[in-house]
Amino acid sequence: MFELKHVSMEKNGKKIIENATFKLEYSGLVWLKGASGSGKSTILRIMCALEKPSSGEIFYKGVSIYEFNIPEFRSKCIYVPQMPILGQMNVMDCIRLPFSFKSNANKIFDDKKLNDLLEYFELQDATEKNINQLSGGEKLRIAIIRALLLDPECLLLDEPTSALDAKMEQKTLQLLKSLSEKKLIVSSFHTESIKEFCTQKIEIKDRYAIAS
Ligand SMILES: Nc1ncnc2c1ncn2[C@@H]1O[C@H](COP(=O)(O)OP(=O)(O)OP(=O)(O)O)[C@@H](O)[C@H]1O
Repeated sequence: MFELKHVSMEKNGKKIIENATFKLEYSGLVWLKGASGSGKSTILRIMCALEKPSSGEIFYKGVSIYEFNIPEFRSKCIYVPQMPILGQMNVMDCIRLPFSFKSNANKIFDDKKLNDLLEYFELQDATEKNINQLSGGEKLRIAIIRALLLDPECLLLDEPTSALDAKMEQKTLQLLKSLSEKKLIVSSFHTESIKEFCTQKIEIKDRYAIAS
């Protein structure tokens, strides 16, 4: 589904990623591994066209991602950052907001799926609240729920379990594993528990991405 060819990234004269070249299938849970500051978020942001690499090419289903209409591309391929900025609105309005975007016009809001996900992530009470009344971990889970409701072809997640307790971490890994049977999920994780769930690993070491 994704192919990165000779992707390099330099910021303010500092080389961050060098010559990243790898292919990802149409489904699976890909563990983007690397030490803090190794360039995991940079790779994810490049893959969803939030950042343009200094050189190299990125293909999605064989087409350069820069040939897509960007909002439409980001509707197929959703990125959830580590600390999502969700604004200062009611939680339900926040969850429904992207369904009003033109690029998501073909997406139907599934109330049953929302209730199931809220229950799974133990957030049933959150819908009455304002975003600014949620903890970091709760905000992250709301952002993940919102992305899952949009049912993208590909999900790019930046440390989705970083703010979660051990029980919720396991539940999240299990859910991602099961969803990855039908869609591609590329995600950075610090927890080693991901080993038993992931189908592929891309490790960033000394600026180089090694696929295994
Ligand atoms: N504007 C910038 N100028 C120079 N270096 C930058 C700039 N932005 C980011 N970097 C550097 O790029 C490197 C990669 O950052 P990135 O956020 O992608 O790493 P990460 O692996 O996601 O880290 P973490 O696990 O801590 O979130 C870091 O060393 C960071 O200091």
